[in-house]
Amino acid sequence: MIRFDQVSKRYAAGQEALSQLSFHIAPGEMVFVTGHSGAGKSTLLKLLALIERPTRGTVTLDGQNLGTVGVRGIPRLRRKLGMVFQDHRLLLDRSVFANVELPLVIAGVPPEERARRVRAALDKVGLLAYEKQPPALLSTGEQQRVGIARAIVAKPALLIADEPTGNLDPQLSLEIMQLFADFQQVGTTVVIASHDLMLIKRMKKRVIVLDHGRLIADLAAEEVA
Ligand SMILES: Nc1ncnc2c1ncn2[C@@H]1O[C@H](COP(=O)(O)OP(=O)(O)OP(=O)(O)O)[C@@H](O)[C@H]1O
Repeated sequence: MIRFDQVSKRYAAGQEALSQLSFHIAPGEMVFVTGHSGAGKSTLLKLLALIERPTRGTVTLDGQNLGTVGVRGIPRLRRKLGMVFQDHRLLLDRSVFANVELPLVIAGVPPEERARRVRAALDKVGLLAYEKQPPALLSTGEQQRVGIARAIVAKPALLIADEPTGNLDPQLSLEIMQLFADFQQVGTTVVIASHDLMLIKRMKKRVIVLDHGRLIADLAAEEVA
């Protein structure tokens, strides 16, 4: 599903954020990417979403070398993946429904089909009753669930999340991670950047550890104690 082959990334104004990174993630895996602040976790996810490009090396997603995807190919590539952010990036003046619907509007899905899929996504995150509310009236955990519903509404093969529990207390964080695990259960590949080691240990999934842009450990789920 995902292959990094000798990938390095140097930002214009800075040192190397990723150095010669190589790993493979199979379809349907759930993987945590962890490491200190500035280790390169966000950069790794940004390369997958083509928000950034590598300086060297090759990133392959679903059999496609991302280096061959031009600007015009980016929207089609992004339809393969759902993204969840720490600050959820919801439109606060629109309803929960409208926020979740947005990727389908962009993809040109007809209104009836959109309504069906939005309600299915809200149901999966337990927020069906909130569809008419503006996100501002929801708790932080609920807002994060809206962000997850928006990420999965178009049924992406890959779900990537950057510190999705950064603002949540331990119990809510666990619930959100459980939700990601549920999506893995139905076949979605899930990659989550997180610095929360306690939480990562509880989830017992594969863990990739970065240190100053280098991969220093790659633990299989069974090795996570
Ligand atoms: N747009 C940018 N321009 C220049 N340098 C950047 C940029 N984005 C990230 N960096 C640098 O690249 C390195 C890796 O950053 P990155 O955000 O990927 O790390 P991270 O592990 O996600 O950190 P955090 O946990 O703090 O979010 C850091 O040294 C950071 O300062």
